[in-house]
Amino acid sequence: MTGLEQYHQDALSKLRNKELLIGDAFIDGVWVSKEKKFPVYEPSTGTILGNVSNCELADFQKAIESTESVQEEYFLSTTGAQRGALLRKWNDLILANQHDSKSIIFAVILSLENGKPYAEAFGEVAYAASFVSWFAEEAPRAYGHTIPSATPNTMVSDVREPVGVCGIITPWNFPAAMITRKVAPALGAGCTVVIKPPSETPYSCAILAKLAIEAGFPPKSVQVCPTKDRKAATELATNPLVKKISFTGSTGVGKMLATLAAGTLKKVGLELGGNAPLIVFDDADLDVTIEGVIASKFRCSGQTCVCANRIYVQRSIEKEFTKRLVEAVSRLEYGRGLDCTTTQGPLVNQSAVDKVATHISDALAKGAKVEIGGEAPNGAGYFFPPTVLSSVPTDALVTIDETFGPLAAICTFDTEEEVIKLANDTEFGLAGYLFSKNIGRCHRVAARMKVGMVAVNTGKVSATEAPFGGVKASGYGREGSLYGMEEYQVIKAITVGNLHR
Ligand SMILES: NC(=O)c1ccc[n+]([C@@H]2O[C@H](COP(=O)([O-])OP(=O)(O)OC[C@H]3O[C@@H](n4cnc5c(N)ncnc54)[C@H](O)[C@@H]3O)[C@@H](O)[C@H]2O)c1
Ligand SMILES: O=CCCC(=O)O
Repeated sequence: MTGLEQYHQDALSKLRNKELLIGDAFIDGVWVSKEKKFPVYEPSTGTILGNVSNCELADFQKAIESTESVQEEYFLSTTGAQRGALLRKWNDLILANQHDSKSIIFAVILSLENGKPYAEAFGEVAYAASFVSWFAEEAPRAYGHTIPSATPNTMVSDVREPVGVCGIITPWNFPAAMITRKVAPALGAGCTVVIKPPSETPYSCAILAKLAIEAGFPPKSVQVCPTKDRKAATELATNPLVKKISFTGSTGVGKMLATLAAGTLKKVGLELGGNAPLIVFDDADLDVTIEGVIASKFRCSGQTCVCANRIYVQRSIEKEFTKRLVEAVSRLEYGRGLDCTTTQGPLVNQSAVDKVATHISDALAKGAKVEIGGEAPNGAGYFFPPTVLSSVPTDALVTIDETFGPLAAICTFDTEEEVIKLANDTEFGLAGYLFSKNIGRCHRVAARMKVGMVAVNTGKVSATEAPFGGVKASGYGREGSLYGMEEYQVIKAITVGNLHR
């Protein structure tokens, strides 16, 4: 057995509950093993982790019809409090399977299929559960209003109802949390769902579905259709029984799905690509800043839509900032997700590695300098070392296009006005970061950044309670937070007249 095979064996043997590595679809309340399967690769080794059922158009249609057949009954037969209690049970089951004293289950599978370091995978399972727990609390609080009527003897009120069947399409970078951030509010509101999980990381989705059914949700309320057949998946955007489509992924696919969804006027929620600016002013606390840059830039090896993509540093502190960032980056260790020293996992596939290399060579050709990292190693797995480039010109490809990899590109600026223009000079508007000790400047610049989320003096912008979403080509709709459930609801106004006759 080669070293890689041994590693693979050891990881799989850690899966005490092998039942959680499920390669089936979940349609019409039963697990279905399709004859046609697609391979799922482990990014740490490039080897096949397993083969998963490849759903076709008829499977999507069956899943949609099946979940539609139970949606109204599910909503009418439960109160918000009861749906909240089901979510609470689901949350508890997710956390119970995150880790136990003998072995580690959900987080190991997540790390294997995505490649992220075990600590990050463990954290993601908790992050995924936090949305379930949050919406367990929100479900009983779907308040409406009573509205003073302008007509005598009349009462007006509004109530919130579920939009209906929801199509859910998510990406591979957060195989669990992107699903619960959508499915928990949908189920809490009284909707039912058909999920098309990412084909790179379908196993976490299957675990979540299994645990949701174990928690007591009606078996047909959650359906899972893994597929490599993108055309079949677009059924979620065109089928008239689907009333809402919620998508997280690239801007191009999001636009295409929104266009298709317009045919049946579905509600649409889009969490799309980013190109986050991170601004460091000369009065910033550099310890806080470096910690923030590492957290923002290198989370999930740079593969999050909110990762800092362009780092703008005020000219007078560029040298000191670069020195300190290089020191911090030199302490990161890239390697296989389940190796205990790893802080940076592999990228998702070879084309992700190639994209980082392209951004580096473009920046170098335009005058940038490699401070650390810079070249992909040979060997198995899709690795790229954490890299810092300095003197990156503001027209380099990396400032225009989201790298989605571990490349910190440092550009310099002189004035506040100049950097606000640079930060906003992008079609995207998801997250933005700024570091400064001047409170007036923090508020002033935050107000002018054209993004959906601003982080000030921290690299952490994502939290269950904070509205997550973008503006411009980064999409629309908000997830998590007090707004997340209304994305899955419609408002019905009820007017009762002639009260005194
Ligand atoms: N805003 C956010 O919350 C957020 C979160 C994560 C990722 N992203 C963005 O996602 C991108 C990276 O993820 P990706 O490469 O998986 O994106 P992607 O758009 O290729 O894929 C996302 C999902 O859509 C599916 N898909 C792809 N083409 C489809 C089609 N024609 N019809 C139906 N489904 C289709 C994929 O299988 C996957 O499940 C980045 O741009 C990143 O910024 C955004
Ligand atoms: O990739 C983007 C979403 C991850 C997050 O919630 O921060």
